[in-house]
Amino acid sequence: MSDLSAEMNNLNLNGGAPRSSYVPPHQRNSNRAPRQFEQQSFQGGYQSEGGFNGGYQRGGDSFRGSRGGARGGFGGSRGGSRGGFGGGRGYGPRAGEGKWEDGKHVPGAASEKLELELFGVAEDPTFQSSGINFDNYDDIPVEATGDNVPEPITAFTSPPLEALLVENIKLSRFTKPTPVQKYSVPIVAGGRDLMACAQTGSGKTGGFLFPVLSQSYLNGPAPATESRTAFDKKKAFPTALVLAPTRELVSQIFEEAKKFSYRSWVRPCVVYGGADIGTQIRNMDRGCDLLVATPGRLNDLLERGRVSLQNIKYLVLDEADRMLDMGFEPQIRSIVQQTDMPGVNNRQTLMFSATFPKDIQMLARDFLKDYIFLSVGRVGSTSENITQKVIYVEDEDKRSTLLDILSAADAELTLVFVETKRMADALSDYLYNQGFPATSIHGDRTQQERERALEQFKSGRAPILVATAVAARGLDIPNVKHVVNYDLPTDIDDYVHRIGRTGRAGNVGIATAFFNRGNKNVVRELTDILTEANQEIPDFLHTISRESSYGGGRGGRRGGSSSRGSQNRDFRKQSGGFGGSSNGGSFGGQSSFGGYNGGSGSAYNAPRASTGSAAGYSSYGNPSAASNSWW
Ligand SMILES: Nc1ncnc2c1ncn2[C@@H]1O[C@H](COP(=O)(O)OP(=O)(O)OP(=O)(O)O)[C@@H](O)[C@H]1O
Repeated sequence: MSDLSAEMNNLNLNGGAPRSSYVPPHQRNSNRAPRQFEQQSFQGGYQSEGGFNGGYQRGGDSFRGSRGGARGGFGGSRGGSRGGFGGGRGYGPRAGEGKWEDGKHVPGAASEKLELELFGVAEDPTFQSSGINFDNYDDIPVEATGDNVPEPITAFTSPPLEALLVENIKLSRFTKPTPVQKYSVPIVAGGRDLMACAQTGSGKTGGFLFPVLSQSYLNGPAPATESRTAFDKKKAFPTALVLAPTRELVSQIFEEAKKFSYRSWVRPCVVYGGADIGTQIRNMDRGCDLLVATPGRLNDLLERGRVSLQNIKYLVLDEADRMLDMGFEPQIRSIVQQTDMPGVNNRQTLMFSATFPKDIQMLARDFLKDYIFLSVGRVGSTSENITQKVIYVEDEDKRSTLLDILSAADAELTLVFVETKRMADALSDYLYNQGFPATSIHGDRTQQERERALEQFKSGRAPILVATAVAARGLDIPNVKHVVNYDLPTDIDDYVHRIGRTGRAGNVGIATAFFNRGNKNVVRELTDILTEANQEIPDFLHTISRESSYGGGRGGRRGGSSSRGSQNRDFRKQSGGFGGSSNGGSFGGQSSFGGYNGGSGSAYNAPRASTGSAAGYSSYGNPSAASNSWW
């Protein structure tokens, strides 16, 4: 197995000035036979059985075992203080489910089958395992500002975490908390609100799930209000609500929530647009304590009277800035400010992202109270686990250069980002015709096609995925070794999220960006990012950056590097401020980007037999977000 980094260096892609008549090595050695692979699986027209909901239904079936009884009726005995209406109508507890009874958490019995399904086995490559640089997260400086910041936890122990949660964390093979998790647990336990920024792949999902679930297990659901009507029996009354921008992301959070709520009284549910709402409602009818939702679909369910937010104790906004970018602000404001959700003083609100532009900080003013602002590393910075390379490539040379890169690599998972749906199709067709097993994901593909594409990619049957921004945020796909920004985005935050699909959970990865003068608008911010992450900065970036400072050329949302610098602070500090605390050691300790240890053997071999249903990814986006229709 080759070291991709070394192979890339051998390509000498940055050797000197931009060339217009570039003849790539793979064409110079033209005797090379095209790579062989079975075509059937990779291209076009995937027809998976069952689709996305089917996937969850199948997964869910095993929860619906035959333990019978206790949870029947309106609320039944499972409800405890919840009592009365809402959740769990007519269904008994299922395997792996617990209950809240007489003011106590009663975990359900363990199920070997479920544990295998949820947590896999240690060596399973479809589960993300922490990498060699996991311990380096401890070296990242953490800044926590706000009044009375509590001390972080140092280990997953009970107390302070609830015992069942600690067991589930162990089953997930998480040995110690990441920085964001260390802080979020006591912050939420102390009843505080939180705005948290931490690098991609550093465990933000656990950062909100762990404290919310732990507190829920300790304190139970909100007491049912007396005033419920018969009509309310049709409604779900979740205790926790997680809003996230994309279907893929809510699905992924739901999968994580299923793991950590195993055997507990908390039943997670997921709702998102583009899938059958009837199925989602029926699923919620079986119990819905932690609801993970895209804003558009949740609004729909609220309007239909199928969800009440009056019991919400915890509101989480994940990838909050992206939700605003996608035009979700009216829906989010409607959900938070115009429904029966408790007001800001009667719930806890948590916001998470790897980037936090100013507009989202302003939203925080309306949604959060006396919150703690937590930044792990510099806000918007990239992980040092990602080796970033920027190479100068004219548009007409991009294809050849990409072929070089792919030729140099073994069958490692490579994610190639382009700006438009049309380009995603054109490039994946091109790669396919050149003998590379590529597929694509973008907003014009059907839900089944997108689901299938992700499944093919994750399983390694199509190890090259050409993607638009649909795949930029939050997706946690194990073993993505290389992210290529074939087209650089115009917003540098998007670059940060895109490359964050590799180098996750302490694993290492490579990100290569194709840069030319058409990308002048991000040159300064890109240079800042490379500098912050101790990456090599090619000379042409300096040159073009200098040119840009004469002739303008600044762009991107932040309008250049100066505003980038200002966003790593809690904006409240600028207008007065408070003490806060600062912890952490030296940033930029040693990062070793070890060799890649992926599978052996030749690249792009024939696909293996299908492994069945997809992991549960689906289509993307908010139909109302017309501004992003090129995705
Ligand atoms: N304490 C931990 N120990 C080991 N692995 C962990 C731990 N916490 C999270 N992980 C794993 O790290 C990976 C990345 O976590 P997660 O998806 O929550 O990152 P993130 O910070 O939300 O990233 P992004 O900004 O891209 O959304 C996941 O596969 C997760 O299972």
